[in-house]
Amino acid sequence: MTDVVRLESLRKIYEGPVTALDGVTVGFPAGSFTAVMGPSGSGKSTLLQCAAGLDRPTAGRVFIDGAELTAAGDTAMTKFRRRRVGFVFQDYNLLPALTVEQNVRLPLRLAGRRPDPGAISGVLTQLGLADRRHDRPESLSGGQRQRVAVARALVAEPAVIFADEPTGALDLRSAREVLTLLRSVVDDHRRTVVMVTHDPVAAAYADTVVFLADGRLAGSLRAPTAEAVAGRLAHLGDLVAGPAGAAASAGGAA
Ligand SMILES: Nc1ncnc2c1ncn2[C@@H]1O[C@H](COP(=O)(O)OP(=O)(O)OP(=O)(O)O)[C@@H](O)[C@H]1O
Repeated sequence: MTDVVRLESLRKIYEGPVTALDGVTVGFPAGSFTAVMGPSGSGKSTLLQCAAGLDRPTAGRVFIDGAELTAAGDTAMTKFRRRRVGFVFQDYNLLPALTVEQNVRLPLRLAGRRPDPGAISGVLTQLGLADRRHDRPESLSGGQRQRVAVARALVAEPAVIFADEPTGALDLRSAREVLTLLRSVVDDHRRTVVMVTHDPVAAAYADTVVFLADGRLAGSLRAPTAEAVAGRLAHLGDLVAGPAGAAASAGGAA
């Protein structure tokens, strides 16, 4: 299977210095749902930020849809991101002054694309938001706000959607709804989703879990169950010591 996102020998060193990513090589196959897990400080958010072009790695390369994101200058990187990448954040990142529909339309406007009203209506209807389209985010529940964020990520038809703790601020029921929605983004909309999460139950919605420890890959788990994920997390310290941490593919084929 083709990798939509490919990270090669990714390193990120922050001032301090702090080595947040220490040579990560991993691919995320087209049409897959991958969860990225690991202890606090293991580099999950850094990986997502570098993979998405929100931050630059210190060394290594990022490819999205076969194009090297890391080779682009800042302006080209922003353009690239707007065309090819969708985001869902823990705190929704919706603009409070805009309606639901205007929020969903925003990525297309920023990318200079003429929004297709039919496509926007279609996504809003599919996500159960049609009757809220003229409301502002403040009048919505957390689960509904996250659905708006997923609609916004989908509407530009990105190559990949990155989600950083998308259920972190939600109650159990809303979290389940949002995870089911991300699952259907992959199964029904044929998109690729990469999600950082702390929650083994959330990770069990993914096809594969990739584990990070101390900025290195510490193995992966296919067809994860919450119990298996929790078990692996508990033993991450042992796993990272071996050469297995050097490279992996979320699809199993490096
Ligand atoms: N802007 C920054 N400047 C300096 N150090 C940073 C910066 N951002 C992250 N770090 C450090 O890099 C390491 C990895 O951080 P990162 O946020 O990627 O981990 P994480 O696995 O997402 O953690 P958490 O689960 O707590 O969100 C940590 O040691 C963190 O303190």
